[in-house]
Amino acid sequence: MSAAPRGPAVELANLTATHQRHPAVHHVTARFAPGSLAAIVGPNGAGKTTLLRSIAGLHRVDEGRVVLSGSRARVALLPQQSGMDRSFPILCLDVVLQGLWSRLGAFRAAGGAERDRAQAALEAVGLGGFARRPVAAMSAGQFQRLLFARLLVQDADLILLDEPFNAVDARTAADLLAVLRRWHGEGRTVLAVLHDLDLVQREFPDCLLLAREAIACGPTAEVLSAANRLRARRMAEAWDEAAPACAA
Ligand SMILES: Nc1ncnc2c1ncn2[C@@H]1O[C@H](COP(=O)(O)OP(=O)(O)OP(=O)(O)O)[C@@H](O)[C@H]1O
Repeated sequence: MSAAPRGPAVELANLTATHQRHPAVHHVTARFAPGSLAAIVGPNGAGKTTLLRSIAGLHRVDEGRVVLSGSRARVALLPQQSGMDRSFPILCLDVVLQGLWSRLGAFRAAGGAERDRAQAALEAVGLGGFARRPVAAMSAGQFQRLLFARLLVQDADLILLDEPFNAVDARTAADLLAVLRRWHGEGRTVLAVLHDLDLVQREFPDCLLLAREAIACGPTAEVLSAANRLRARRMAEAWDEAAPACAA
């Protein structure tokens, strides 16, 4: 990393988050240093999305805390594509402009400067000619590029990505990975939920292995040891949907 970190440290202190009182994330304690490029990995149902949404402040924390050093840190979240409605009649440029909403406020329309910025973000992700195109006419990979353009204009210090390379081809994945590397080079803190462990080992210096509880957090090579992976798998296999609600 070249720049001094501008992203916050992210501390998870004994964090528990539930769905209908069943713990999806259970007493997790972990820390990501300022400017980290870190992956959050674990089996299906391990609590990764719930954890990411808790860090973003979008899912209620039942116990423990999420602490971001630098209380004014701007946070941006790339949600999982599968959870998004793409049939809404909206143009690509307007989706990118949504990223400026917190600066514009609810009642101020985007001006020329904001539109130029949104257009530049579209160009940065290879969608320069798409500004007036309806979102419904985009492929999954193009839509993911569009969501990255919206993240770009948000200019966040902490960037949270939920399966950013899902359903995209190798070229799109490589282009979007280059954006992540750029954010990391700018000293932002980047946390990404991922399933591709080869990619994680190649590109992400730090890692949290989750199986509802934190199995390990730290340098990727250590976290993804065979013993830790086996433990995560066993804990996932032992998952009991009928287990009693968390008393925490
Ligand atoms: N809206 C919901 N209502 C009830 N339970 C939920 C809800 N969302 C998730 N869960 C449960 O919480 C647990 C963790 O889910 P979560 O989506 O956080 O896991 P994940 O690690 O992101 O999974 P995946 O890798 O499959 O995307 C799972 O057991 C899931 O069934």
